[in-house]
Amino acid sequence: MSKNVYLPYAATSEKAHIKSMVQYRKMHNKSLESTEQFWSEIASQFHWETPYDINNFYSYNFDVTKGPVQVKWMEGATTNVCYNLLDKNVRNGMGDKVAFYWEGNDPEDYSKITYKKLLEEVCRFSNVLKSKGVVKGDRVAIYMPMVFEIVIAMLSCARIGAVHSIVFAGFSSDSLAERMADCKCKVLVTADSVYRGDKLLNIKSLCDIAMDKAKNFGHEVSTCIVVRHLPRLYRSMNTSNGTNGSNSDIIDLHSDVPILNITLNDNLTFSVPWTDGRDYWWHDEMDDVEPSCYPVWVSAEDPLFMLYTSGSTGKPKGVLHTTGGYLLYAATTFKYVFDYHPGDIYWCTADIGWITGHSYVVYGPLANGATSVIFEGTPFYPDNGRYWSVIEKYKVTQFYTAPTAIRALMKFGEEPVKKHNVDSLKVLGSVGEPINPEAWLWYYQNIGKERCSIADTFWQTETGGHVITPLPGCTPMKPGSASFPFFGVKPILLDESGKEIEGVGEGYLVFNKPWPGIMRTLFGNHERFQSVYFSKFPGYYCTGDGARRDEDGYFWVTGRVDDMLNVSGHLMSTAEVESVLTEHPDVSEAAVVSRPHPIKGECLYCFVTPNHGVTFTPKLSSELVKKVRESIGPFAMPDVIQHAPGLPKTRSGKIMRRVLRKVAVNDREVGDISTLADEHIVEELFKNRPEKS
Ligand SMILES: CC(=O)SCCNC(=O)CCNC(=O)[C@H](O)C(C)(C)COP(=O)(O)OP(=O)(O)OC[C@H]1O[C@@H](n2cnc3c(N)ncnc32)[C@H](O)[C@@H]1OP(=O)(O)O
Repeated sequence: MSKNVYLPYAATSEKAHIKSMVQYRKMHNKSLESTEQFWSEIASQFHWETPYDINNFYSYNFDVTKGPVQVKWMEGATTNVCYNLLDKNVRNGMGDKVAFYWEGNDPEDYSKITYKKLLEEVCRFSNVLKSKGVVKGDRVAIYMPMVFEIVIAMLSCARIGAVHSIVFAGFSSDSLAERMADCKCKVLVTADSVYRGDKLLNIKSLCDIAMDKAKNFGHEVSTCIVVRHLPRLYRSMNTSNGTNGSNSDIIDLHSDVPILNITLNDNLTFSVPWTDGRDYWWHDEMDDVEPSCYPVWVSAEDPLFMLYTSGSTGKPKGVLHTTGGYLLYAATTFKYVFDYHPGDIYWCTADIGWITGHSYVVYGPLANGATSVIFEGTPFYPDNGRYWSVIEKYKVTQFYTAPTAIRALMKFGEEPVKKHNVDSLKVLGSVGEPINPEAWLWYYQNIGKERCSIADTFWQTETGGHVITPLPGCTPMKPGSASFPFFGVKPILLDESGKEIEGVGEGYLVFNKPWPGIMRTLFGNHERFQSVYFSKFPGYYCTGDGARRDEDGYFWVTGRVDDMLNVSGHLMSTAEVESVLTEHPDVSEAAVVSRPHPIKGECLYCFVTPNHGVTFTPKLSSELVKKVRESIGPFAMPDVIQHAPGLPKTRSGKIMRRVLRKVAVNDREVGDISTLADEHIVEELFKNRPEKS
């Protein structure tokens, strides 16, 4: 074994589910060689209304040349995910156990909900959805902050067989509109507004704009259910900040939009745009319905949810996950990757709007009867020690966050950490991008006190759950390596010609066999599903990421091999940003590349060619930044807009992006540029670099 290896803490290993690499290898081999047996033993721990057939446990085709790509697990069996997460745990005596602690943006706001109460609320909301005409297979869009109601809405969909489509509340109204129109949701569930740090985000206003825009795309949302969140917050009741539109992210509404004023306290009101006959308050609807709702038994291969992810050609892709396989995979990865034991308090900081939040805030933890923390705020409010204070407050044992958050917190040194007792921690997780060794070490030493295992998890919206990850108490860790495959997963590296690379080497990261939680299709577009993921190398699912295998067999994910980039753990495509930039009437062409960023990991560096006769001005630059924020979302804000009198194109018209990446980092070693139509443009671009960038 090479140097720089960190062995798991002995006391953790002793109690871990997987105590050694020998045990891991044995189980991993079984998962690949006796797949049916391995997963059916896990499936038997869940309720199946119609049992699965062990002789027809799973089937698949990954080879486009042999017919349509398909993946099926336990086809013919029926179950209900919500029943397995809630009713089953309540029946097993866990009714009074806390399912979630809720920690608001303001430390004065906190709450908790038991399994029994969660079940009751889910049943009520299932009845509300039914009363609005939602039936099995219908899509329900959810655009919400991190509050209990987002979980309740998701599980209510699962209970009645509806398909939830959550849109991260950091996305713009354009993005929400596009996603709602694509999935043709019947209902949108949202909240009036939410504080993020100091800032008040007027979510309902944004939803109104999005519903209007969706109409332009040909889809009308018939019902919008709104959680009244603001009036229950400490901050709203005790300060004047953010109300009546002051200091808030208020969206300009047309003057004819009806407004509802909510009284917060004696002096303050908050305005919410309201359309009678379409908009309903959550609490009003919940008052009128029964607290019980019989679950709809659905097929193991019926859809559970869809979740949009960026596509490298611009239009987002509605990744579809189904019922049975996803349940098994979310439950099993959660148990082993976080080494979850009863009594633990688990906290994943990711927003539920991302796949991490689906699998590891909601489905995985509840399937294991776990107690978790849901956090509404940011790591920096009211101070930079907020994460550590939450860990101390709830005595968190497993903490799962993103490298970008770690890097942002490293900036403040150890002092904010030292003010809190984080000794309850046993396992640390990392998600969103490969963690850089410097951040890994800081996390390991200052947060984990050299006692905690770090699970540096590699996976994607498409994979449904972790696919390559260390296991706590088991895997000797190498900072920056996701290490070894999870059970049921066999990573393969391919060279450009599609040949499998054995032993040490680097190539395309692909898989030739499904695990239960892999996506099944792209909503409404199986053709695109096949062409995006299965056409480059027939017979393999192509992740779009590259990876290296070292001499000890560890996998190191090296990043995207396509035109995608990862900004603060949010995946986006250069094409979607370029298409927004070129929509500006003064822009003729745009090319976007990623540039390394010390905190965000990567940031957007945009080259823009104005139309003939248009001068590139700071005003144009700020208009473009604003346009990207408004079209995609604030997290996609470009760091640099550079004037490009021309773009470096080959004679066939292809933009040489590697040259642009060099310009972005001011590295003059541009390599061979002899195939460019006009080599002089490269020098022009270096000259035009904005001074401070
Ligand atoms: C496989 C997967 O699922 S990947 C999922 C894993 N990825 C993650 O968990 C993401 C990790 N990143 C983060 O949590 C954040 O970037 C943090 C906490 C580290 C930093 O947060 P911020 O300081 O707000 O910076 P960030 O770059 O994310 O946000 C930029 C803008 O988006 C807005 N934004 C971010 N999150 C949200 C949200 N949940 N709701 C509304 N707006 C949001 C911010 O308010 C900010 O707006 P501003 O420019 O007007 O101030």
